Amino acid sequence: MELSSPAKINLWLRILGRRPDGFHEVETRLCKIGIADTVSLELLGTGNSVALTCNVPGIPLDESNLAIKALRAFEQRAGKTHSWRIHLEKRIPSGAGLGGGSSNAAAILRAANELAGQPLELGTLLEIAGSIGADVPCFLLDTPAADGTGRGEQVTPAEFPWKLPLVLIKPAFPIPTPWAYKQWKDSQELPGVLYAPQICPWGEMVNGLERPVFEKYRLLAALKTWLLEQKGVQAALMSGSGSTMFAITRTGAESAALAEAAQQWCGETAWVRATETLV
Ligand SMILES: C[C@](O)(CO)[C@H](O)COP(=O)(O)OP(=O)(O)OC[C@H]1O[C@@H](n2ccc(N)nc2=O)[C@H](O)[C@@H]1O
Ligand SMILES: Nc1ncnc2c1ncn2[C@@H]1O[C@H](COP(=O)(O)OP(=O)(O)OP(=O)(O)O)[C@@H](O)[C@H]1O
Repeated sequence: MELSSPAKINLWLRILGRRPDGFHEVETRLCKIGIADTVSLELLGTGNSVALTCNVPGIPLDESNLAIKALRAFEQRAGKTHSWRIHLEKRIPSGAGLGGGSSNAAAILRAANELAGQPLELGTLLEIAGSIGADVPCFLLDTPAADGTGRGEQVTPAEFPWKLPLVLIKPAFPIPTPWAYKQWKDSQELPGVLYAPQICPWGEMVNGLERPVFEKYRLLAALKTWLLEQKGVQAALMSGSGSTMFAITRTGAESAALAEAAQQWCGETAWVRATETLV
């Protein structure tokens, strides 16, 4: 079975405070976008082996891969083990704040449940997804956008009729999510950088993790400032814990032109794509 595994951006990520369990209480809107991996899952038969292949280097192929974690968690709940083959055709960069690994995990949960004859209902799949990571459950909903609370794993479908032209820019460095959250409490805003919510027809765009991340990665702060000065840009924000910055333009032509200018500004080592939110 082959499934598309889309990336996400966070149109807002408000951090409300640290919880006793060490996670942070958040309010976030996650929107799927037109950049996706392809996840293939094949049921091989009896046994409990998982053969994982991937088209790009640098992605773990052992039990730490979120796709394998999802398969193990599914089988534990469904009460049966099999041998499987997984292939990940990656297009979503890692450490990007785009939820690539989380999206792959959700695709595996969907496919495994299908191939095993749908032993688990959506509520149970959502529970398993939440135990794998805060970003996993949103990809199990069929809506293009979802609102997350709690750790971000309590998701509800969100009305999102906008097909927004986007430019994604990921500099060559990744940012580990745990580090970004750990730095949040004691971090300070940089002078002259916009952190305040950007009021848009689709909501107030803001990301509480910009404060810790920009303190260390000044390039991202400069990139946000530069994006906000470009023609046609309606808003610019970091996605998730970064390192991807995204800008929303008014038209597809503006996002294509901005992608070219951004590649020039950041240099060849940056990953730059023009795409749009899914409707
Ligand atoms: C930054 C976002 O990606 C925005 O969508 C999410 O909040 C994080 O989602 P994720 O990458 O799936 O994160 P998880 O794998 O659940 O957690 C990774 C680590 O980030 C920190 N973490 C994550 C979510 C949260 N609400 N508070 C946290 O403090 C914890 O140290 C956790 O161990
Ligand atoms: N299937 C996978 N695809 C990509 N990375 C994976 C996968 N499984 C495990 N990983 C590891 O998990 C790390 C985080 O995964 P990924 O980068 O896809 O999440 P992310 O883009 O940081 O998402 P977010 O920051 O929004 O939570 C990667 O750096 C990689 O080492």
